[in-house]
Amino acid sequence: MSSLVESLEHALSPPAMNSDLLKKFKLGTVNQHAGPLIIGVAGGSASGKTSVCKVIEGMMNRSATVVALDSFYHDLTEEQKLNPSAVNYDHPEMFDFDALIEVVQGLRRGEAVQVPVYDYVTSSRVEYTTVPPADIVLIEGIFVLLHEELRDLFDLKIFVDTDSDERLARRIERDIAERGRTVQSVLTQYRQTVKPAHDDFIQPTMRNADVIVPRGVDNKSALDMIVSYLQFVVLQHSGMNSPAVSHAQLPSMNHGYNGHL
Ligand SMILES: Nc1ncnc2c1ncn2[C@@H]1O[C@H](COP(=O)(O)OP(=O)(O)O)[C@@H](O)[C@H]1O
Ligand SMILES: Nc1ccn([C@@H]2O[C@H](COP(=O)(O)O)[C@@H](O)[C@H]2O)c(=O)n1
Repeated sequence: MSSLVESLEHALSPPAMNSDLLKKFKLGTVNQHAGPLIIGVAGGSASGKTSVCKVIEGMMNRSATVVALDSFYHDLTEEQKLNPSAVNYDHPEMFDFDALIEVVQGLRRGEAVQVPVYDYVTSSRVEYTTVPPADIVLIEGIFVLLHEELRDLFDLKIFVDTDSDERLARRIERDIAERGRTVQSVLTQYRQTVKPAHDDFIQPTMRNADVIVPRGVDNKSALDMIVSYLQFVVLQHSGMNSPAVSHAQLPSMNHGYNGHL
């Protein structure tokens, strides 16, 4: 135990892991409630939140599931429907946080939940899907560390920190390939709403994070440490080990992830 704490303390340079989390980790009090571990993953648009969640999901030796804040966009008003490309999708009021909180609480009780499926091309909810309960629940989205009631449900808060020029480049490629946009529409939206929202709302939530992951999935060491940490907390939580579990009992750091999605 102490060797893991020491290696985390030394390996994660400040402010990568905050001292509150390290304290809870040492005391074995990270997850005090029954049910799965709930993890919030925030970061700017196209920072790599979804990719980080998928890698963590794939590396865990427990069941894991990912729920996106984007699934909880409110329906557009009749007026907004007349010109969907002019809508500001980067404002917290665009999301139904109450519905997301209900879903998180359901998963925390170990229940299957109904989650909307969002279509970025039509900017609308197209259907619902059933998400089964899991040991690890990852909630990802640009504002998941902004909303206090939601944030308080998280056992671990992660912020994916990727340079804005890289995020813009990825967003151009992704939104043209997957979201029915043009270069011009992506650039206009970025200047008018995406960048201001990032500066005003998203970047400041980095201070609410327990762990900051620079460069997303390219940061293999950070993902290895997070997964080892989660395996440890799940073991502790499931009563398979006392808080004094030794480093030797920890799952291996080699989870077969080779740095590629
Ligand atoms: N490390 C990376 N290097 C290159 N492309 C990446 C990397 N991480 C994510 N991407 C790509 O960038 C886009 C946005 O990534 P995604 O994980 O969906 O970000 P977010 O969920 O933060 O919007 C996707 O097309 C994804 O394949
Ligand atoms: N109809 C919509 C809905 C959302 N967006 C943009 O998506 C971004 C959030 O998703 P990420 O995967 O990038 O985190 C957000 O910045 C919105 O601008 C959109 O363009 N159209």
